[in-house]
Parts: sequence; structure tokens; C-alpha cells
Amino acid sequence: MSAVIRTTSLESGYAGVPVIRGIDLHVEAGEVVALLGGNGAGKTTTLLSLAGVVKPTGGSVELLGEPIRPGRPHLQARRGLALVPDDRSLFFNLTVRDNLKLARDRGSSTYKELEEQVLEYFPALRPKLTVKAGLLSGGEQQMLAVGRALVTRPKVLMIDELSLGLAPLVVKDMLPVVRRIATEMQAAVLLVEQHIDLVLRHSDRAYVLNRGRITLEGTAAELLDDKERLRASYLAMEVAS
Ligand SMILES: Nc1ncnc2c1ncn2[C@@H]1O[C@H](COP(=O)(O)OP(=O)(O)OP(=O)(O)O)[C@@H](O)[C@H]1O
Repeated sequence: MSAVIRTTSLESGYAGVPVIRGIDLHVEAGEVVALLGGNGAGKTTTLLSLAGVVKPTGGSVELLGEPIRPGRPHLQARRGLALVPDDRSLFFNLTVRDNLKLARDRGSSTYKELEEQVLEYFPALRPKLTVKAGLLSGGEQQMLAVGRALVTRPKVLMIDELSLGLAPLVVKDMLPVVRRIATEMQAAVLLVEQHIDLVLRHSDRAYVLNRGRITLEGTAAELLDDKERLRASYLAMEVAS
């Protein structure tokens, strides 16, 4: 099966300072892949490089077999790449419905169909459609942020820190929904997440980043079975620094 998104020797940084190096990763259609690592490991930088927001300084990113055009994130979005950033980027003064409408793909589907699909995944948003996004709970805001990505009918869905500011129970409820999205929409899902055990239980594979490099990769089952190795791949950063 060919990857929906693939990086080869990807390297990126800020103002000439390298942050990630030699990143080889890929995600297939229908797969959920976790990107793990401690603070400052380069997870967000990796997602931003995949989305074309941060311009790579080396290597390549291919979306559906075609290279992405760095610095042109709107082009990647049109080609089916959706990023839910860690700040969620909602319009707090607009209603839930207007947030969804603004994000939609203006292709073949009518807005109503797209909205129904989002509500199927996140029924808690149904009674909130006319409520301003700023008045939603943290969990509802995260559902809306993912919903905004869904109305673009993404081929690649990347979520940065799904759990940021959310109660573990909310995250526990959302991860199976993300799994369903991958399976049912055949989207390639890449998740940055701090709740390691939880995310691995809902992922197919994972990569661990340590100081900008992939230090461990494997199936979620392998990583869950070898917690010591997983822990070591995290701790190496703190021990070495
Ligand atoms: N806009 C920026 N300009 C300069 N340096 C940056 C910028 N964004 C991130 N960095 C640096 O790049 C490194 C990696 O940051 P990044 O946010 O990618 O890590 P992360 O793994 O997502 O961490 P966290 O879990 O803390 O968000 C850090 O040292 C960070 O300080």
C-alpha cells in the first residue's frame, strides 16, 4: 500500500537552527499513527513542516506521491491535508455552525451533508450549533476543531495535542472517534499526544521523537509491550541534556 503522506530525510528548523533531522515517516490511508516525544522534541515542527507552514531545510515531503510546496499551506489544504493546531484556531465570536461553514470544502457536497457527518462523529455539538465557539467547553472546542478539519474531507488529518487542556475522560472519548474517522473516511491520521498509553491503544503505529530525531518506531502493540524501551527513548533526552 502506498503512503498518503511520506517524509524522506526531512529536516526543518527556525532561523537557520535545525530542530528536526533525518525524519523518515509515513502514514497510510485508514491508519492512525502517533507521534510521541517529550517537550521540545520537535513534534509540532514536524507537523508544521508536513503542512507546508514551516519550510523544510532538507529532505522531502510527499502528499499522495507528489512533493508538497513549502510555504504554501493553503495549497496542501486544497490537496487534502488538514492540520488541527494545538491552539485549535477557532473563531470564538462565531457560532459552531459558522465555524464549520467557513472551513468547508466548496466541492460537490452541500454544507448540510458535511455538517451531518461532523454531528455523526460529535453528537455533543448538535445542541450547540448556534452557540458561539468561545462559549463551548474545552472538549467541545476540540470536537469543533476536528469537525472543521472534517468538513474539508481530509486525506491526511494531523492533530497536534488532542488532549491539551482536556480532562483525560474527554480524551478517552475522543480517541475512538478519531479511530473511526480514519477507518470510515480512509484518512491517514497523524496524532501528537501526551497520553502515551491511551493514544497507543487507539493507534496502529507510532514514532518517538527525541531531540529532533526518530529514536524509536514500531507498531502500537510492540511499543505497549516494551514499555522500558519506550521510556528509555523518552528519558534519553533528559539524561543527555
Ligand atoms: N517559531 C519558533 N522559532 C524558534 N524556535 C522554535 C519555534 N517553534 C519551536 N521552536 C523550538 O523548536 C524546538 C522544538 O519545538 P516543537 O514545538 O516542535 O516541539 P514539541 O515536541 O512540539 O514540543 P511541545 O510538546 O513542548 O510542544 C524547541 O526547542 C522550540 O523552542
